[in-house]
Amino acid sequence: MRIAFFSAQPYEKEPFEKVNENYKHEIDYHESILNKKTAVLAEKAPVVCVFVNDKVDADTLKVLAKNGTKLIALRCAGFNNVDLKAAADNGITVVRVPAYSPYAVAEYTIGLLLSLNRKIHRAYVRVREDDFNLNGLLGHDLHGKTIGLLGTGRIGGLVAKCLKLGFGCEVLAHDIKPNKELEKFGIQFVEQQEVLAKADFLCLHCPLTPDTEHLVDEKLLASMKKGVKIINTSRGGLVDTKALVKAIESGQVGGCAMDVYEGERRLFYRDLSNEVIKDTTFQQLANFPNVLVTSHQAFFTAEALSAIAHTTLKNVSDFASQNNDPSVIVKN
Ligand SMILES: NC(=O)c1ccc[n+]([C@@H]2O[C@H](COP(=O)([O-])OP(=O)(O)OC[C@H]3O[C@@H](n4cnc5c(N)ncnc54)[C@H](O)[C@@H]3O)[C@@H](O)[C@H]2O)c1
Repeated sequence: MRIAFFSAQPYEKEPFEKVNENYKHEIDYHESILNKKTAVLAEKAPVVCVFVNDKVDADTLKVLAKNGTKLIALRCAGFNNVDLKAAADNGITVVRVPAYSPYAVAEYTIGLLLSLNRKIHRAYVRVREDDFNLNGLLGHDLHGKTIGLLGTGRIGGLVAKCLKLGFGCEVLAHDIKPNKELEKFGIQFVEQQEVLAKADFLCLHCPLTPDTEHLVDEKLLASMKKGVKIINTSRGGLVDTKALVKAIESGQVGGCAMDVYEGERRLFYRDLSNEVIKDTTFQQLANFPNVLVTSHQAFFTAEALSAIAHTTLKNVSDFASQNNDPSVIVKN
């Protein structure tokens, strides 16, 4: 099938072309992000392939439907950027890659947590500048600390086991559908309030939905232990960034590591190093010494890219033969 592939990055072409040798789809790679203005690029493509920051809202879907698009193939797990009702109203099916490598994201989460705690990112910069002093780099043992997790699905479950079994942390988790298997490893499921009250570090692993948007707001932050550190590798919209900035200024939050940001669509995956970034909330956040921000890269391993290409192209072929596995179809 003909696929209009939006937000294409150079590192995606190779794995997709390799896997496509088996599927023989016709892929048109477009660097542009998908939105209502760029949707015309998909003209006559029955399939539109999108990533996390493409804007698949009602206006975009209307243009796509008019041009003959029948399938939105997300090459990611999250689908918060797609208006599912508008897709259904326009007769467009939506499929995704529910799991490609939870290890990629879980391992990256641990990396961010370790770096934030021991300030490895700051030490790296200092040594490059021949500054070998340790003032300001003091960390804490993770052993015995309490880690709070919101969401214990594929990724959160791996993070929980790693921190409990590998580092000897106390892990307190909350999930609307607790994964009781994790209790075998000593991970305790408690109410969200208890997680918040006791956590030294809070890791976010629940999806972004209307229920979880700005879950981490001023009130939630105020209910946490003073000096708590927050790690978010899920979706930026889970956190009210303005409230987080205030909480860092006041010392209520002792630092954060963010792989995602609610306004990332305007920033991430582009080289803006010669531009003045006009998002002052982001600038404020990223410039605090106790904050580490990366550009939505937790998924970014060779294994994950290959798995994403396999599932995405299989989803397209299965759609052509009306044979999609129900687990990949996203419904309202
Ligand atoms: N940074 C990245 O590169 C990257 C890559 C992949 C996935 N992600 C994000 O990670 C998230 C988690 O992925 P996953 O594969 O573990 O998903 P998953 O569906 O396996 O697990 C999500 C868990 O969150 C729980 N949950 C839902 N609402 C909740 C709430 N209000 N409070 C507590 N728990 C709640 C669900 O019951 C489920 O157990 C995805 O939604 C996606 O947004 C980020």
